[in-house]
Amino acid sequence: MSDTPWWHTPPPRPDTALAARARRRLDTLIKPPGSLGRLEALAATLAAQQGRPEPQVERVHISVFAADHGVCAEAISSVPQAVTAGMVRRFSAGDAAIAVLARQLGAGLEVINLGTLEPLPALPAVVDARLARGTANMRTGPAMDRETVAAALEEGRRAFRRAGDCDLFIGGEMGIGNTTAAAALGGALLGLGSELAGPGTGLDAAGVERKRAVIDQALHRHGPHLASPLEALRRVGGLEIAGLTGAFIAAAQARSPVLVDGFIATVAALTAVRLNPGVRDWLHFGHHSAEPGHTRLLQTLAAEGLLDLGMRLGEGTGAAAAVPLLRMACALYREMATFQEAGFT
Ligand SMILES: O=C(O)c1ccc[n+]([C@@H]2O[C@H](COP(=O)([O-])O)[C@@H](O)[C@H]2O)c1
Ligand SMILES: Cc1cc2nc[nH]c2cc1C
Repeated sequence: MSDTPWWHTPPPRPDTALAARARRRLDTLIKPPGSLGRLEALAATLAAQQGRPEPQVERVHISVFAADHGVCAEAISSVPQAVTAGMVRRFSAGDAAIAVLARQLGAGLEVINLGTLEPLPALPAVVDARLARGTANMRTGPAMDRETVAAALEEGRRAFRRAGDCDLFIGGEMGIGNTTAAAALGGALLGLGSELAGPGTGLDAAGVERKRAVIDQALHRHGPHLASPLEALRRVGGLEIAGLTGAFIAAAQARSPVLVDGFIATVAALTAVRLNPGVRDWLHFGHHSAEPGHTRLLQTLAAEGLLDLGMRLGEGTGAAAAVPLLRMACALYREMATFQEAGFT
């Protein structure tokens, strides 16, 4: 048995020969070369990732990871912590934003409760995987112990496996206080201080200053330990961020394209890439969130969000909103005529 944890196993590379073939075909279709812009690259990348000459994004699965944050004791969010569990109930009831979008897309939706403060009763489409009553307060100690962060990564892998044989995996999150955890973790991974902090759900300027001070204190407290991405995730991250990280790595290892959502999901994606660099080849980014720190994260990952709609909800909604673009890219690729078929000379 190997001692190397599963999350370090490199994913396969996308099939570059299929991407080259797709790019050649795109140039034969009845349009000036390159005129469908990024939709062309999307189709070619999806073909390479799916290992299919004809890419498709019919079967979409959305896993929403939910958990609470001990750092809420520092008054770093504009909304009460009880909203996390309240939203898990709404995801299950089917009237939260991501549930509406999932229905529009015909996508599967599962919620993984990794650690709401209070337990919830059994609910449809919710997996009870509570590992703790939220994280501990990162300002005064590590957010998680070693067993818990490993278990949260594993719950992410299990969630991806339950998604089954989908064409595209989306990971969403729900956790009051998690823009503080994400800004701290992103800051640790980028060797920054609290620069990634922003208003989150709706802090005013004084609130953002308070949030920055808490993040700076946490980063200072955990100091050199943060050089390891796993330790950074454990000390200043969150249960749902670790779940997303595990799911993204497992998806890449299983050759599944991933559509990343906003600020928090992108920090999880960056954590996944730092733990396992080959994961980057499997990621698409659905949108550019209005949370200001998202810009820096996307730049670091050499990524561009497909949409820029001023969204900042989380839950996976920014990724879900971009699915129709991926579907259109695939349909154009599959269904457009070539110059030859159209009889153009
Ligand atoms: O995805 C984003 O870009 C995003 C930006 C700001 C806030 N959120 C959501 O808002 C919640 C966290 O906000 P906060 O202010 O409590 O840290 C959490 O449930 C996230 O899903 C999400
Ligand atoms: C109502 C509400 C829904 C959310 N979904 C994700 N973060 C959220 C924050 C609030 C406050």
